[in-house]
Amino acid sequence: MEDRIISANLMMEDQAVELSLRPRYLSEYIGQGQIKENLKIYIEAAKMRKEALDHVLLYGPPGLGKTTLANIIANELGVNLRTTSGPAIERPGDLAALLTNLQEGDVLFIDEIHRLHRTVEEVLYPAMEDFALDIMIGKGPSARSVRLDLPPFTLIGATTRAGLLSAPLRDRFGVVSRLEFYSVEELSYIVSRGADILSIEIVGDAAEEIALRSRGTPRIANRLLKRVRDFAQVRGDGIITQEAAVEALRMLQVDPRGLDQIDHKMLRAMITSFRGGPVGLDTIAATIGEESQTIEDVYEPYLLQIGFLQRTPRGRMATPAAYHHLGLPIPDSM
Ligand SMILES: Nc1ncnc2c1ncn2[C@@H]1O[C@H](COP(=O)(O)OP(=O)(O)OP(=O)(O)O)[C@@H](O)[C@H]1O
Repeated sequence: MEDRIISANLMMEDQAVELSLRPRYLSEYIGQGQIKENLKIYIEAAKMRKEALDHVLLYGPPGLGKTTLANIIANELGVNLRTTSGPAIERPGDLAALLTNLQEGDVLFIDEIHRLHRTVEEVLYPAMEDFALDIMIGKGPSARSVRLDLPPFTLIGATTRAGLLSAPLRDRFGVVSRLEFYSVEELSYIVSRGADILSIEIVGDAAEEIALRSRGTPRIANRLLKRVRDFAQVRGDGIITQEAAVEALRMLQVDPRGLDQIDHKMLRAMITSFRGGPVGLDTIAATIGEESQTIEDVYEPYLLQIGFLQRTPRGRMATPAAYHHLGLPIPDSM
């Protein structure tokens, strides 16, 4: 499946821009007010007590700023950040190597933590709970376990779905925070801030126009800003006016609510072929040629959030708001 411009997943084209736009301190991190407020207190308290911050689990759809927040936490604590991901840690020994290289108070960030192998996860339990590593020495009847002390550290885990985590792992996080989609106002601010950093001239209405179509997601807002800039440069004088933004986004086939052709195809198929549903996720996936998992983690959360889709035990349903958006007549039965 070709990359969709409204995908919240990281793309090659995002990487350079994301590095320059990534906020470094809590004060620069826009939105997520409650999480920020809590973290500020926990970080302050940990610093006063000269202890490692409690382990933190961040969950929510991709592109909302989990990695950014992990970086900020390490910065605010004034400690090193080591970054890895669930699938990258293949054997228990890989994790043991990471853990024994940490310095006191450091942050270990594990992205996609729900994808850790079971055997690796088991190494994590005593590490998180007692800052200890249990190592098996020898084989067979003479095998014995030796306990190694680790420096106190903070584990930050990120996942798109907390429900996929095993209960023993989830229970070992002292702080569990769910990241929410951003409001249009917050995204407008993120777009304006990004334009400022990248020296792009943009008028306020244009920033809002981009924000409206960014699916509540900063990563998409930054990507759209960059693409709209290209249009403004080639077609006009480089200044992003509202007209320029609307025209560019029309050409990029991102509609006023941030839906692309594939969202349209999916909703239309649900409405015309399945009378609005309920229809199973796998059927939807087959219809539009996406993986079920990708729809569930990346595309569907936003459609649920804006009330275009509903989840029922028998499958997904298109709502009257979706019919309305596509300009289709709403059946009397709804
Ligand atoms: N609160 C925020 N304020 C300003 N910019 C933000 C904020 N959150 C995220 N961003 C921007 O969005 C980009 C993507 O964020 P980030 O990489 O942290 O997402 P993520 O949730 O970790 O996603 P993934 O797990 O898919 O990597 C960042 O590089 C940054 O530029």
